[in-house]
Amino acid sequence: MASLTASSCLEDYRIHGLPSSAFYISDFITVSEEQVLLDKIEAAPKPRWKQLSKRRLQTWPSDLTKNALLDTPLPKWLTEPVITRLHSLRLSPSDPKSHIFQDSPHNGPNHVLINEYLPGQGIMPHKDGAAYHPVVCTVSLGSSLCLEVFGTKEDGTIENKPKGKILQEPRSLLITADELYTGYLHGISEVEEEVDLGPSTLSNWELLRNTDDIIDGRLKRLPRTSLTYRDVIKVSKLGAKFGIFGSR
Ligand SMILES: O=C(O)CCC(=O)C(=O)O
Ligand SMILES: [Fe+2]
Repeated sequence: MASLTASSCLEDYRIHGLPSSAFYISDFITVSEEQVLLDKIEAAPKPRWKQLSKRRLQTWPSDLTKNALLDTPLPKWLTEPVITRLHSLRLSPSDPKSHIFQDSPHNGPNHVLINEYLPGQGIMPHKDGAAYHPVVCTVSLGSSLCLEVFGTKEDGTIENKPKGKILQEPRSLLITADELYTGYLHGISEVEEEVDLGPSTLSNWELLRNTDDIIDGRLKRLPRTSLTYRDVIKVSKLGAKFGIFGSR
């Protein structure tokens, strides 16, 4: 059981066998909600896209400046239904008010990165850093791909072999938090096809919606878009601090 029900709590979706904490919900949004999000992303004005060599991205409501966010609300299409649903997802079965952002400075995400990966594109292993509260909620659209988690060696370099591999299906939610956020790196390899997928290699195998399309451990990639929701710790009111109205 990996879809969302009224009585479910986050603990039902924990990915075991990874450093704490990771949760995976395969059916977090519906097919029509996925389509609305894809349409909104597509309809964004061209300059919204930043083209990188290995992917393109949109940043909402805006880029960070010196690790701070200008105090601007997210558009409604990014808050509904995702943030409302994140807030309704209880952390503990006994506390109906508990939720994954309960200890974050703004009690919810205020920033969304939208990344689009074509087959063969990815993102190098990295940490998301100290600008954000250590909770990331990733909603996936379009197609499946794997996020790999890496530890570091004694000398500070990245381990060659991933600690774990999470397959993110379209319409799924992946939450990474705590030590997994602060102490480990994550990345997406630049491949056209996922290989070696199975119960022993995928940390979230038991939580997947559908494994029928995985043939001989292989799954071809199609274009995949992700929305990563985070709470930027430092928020600045518009004004002199950034000199956007000219220096005085
Ligand atoms: O697309 C993803 O699932 C991961 C994106 C990511 O790691 C990031 O934007 O920092
Ligand atoms: Fe990241």
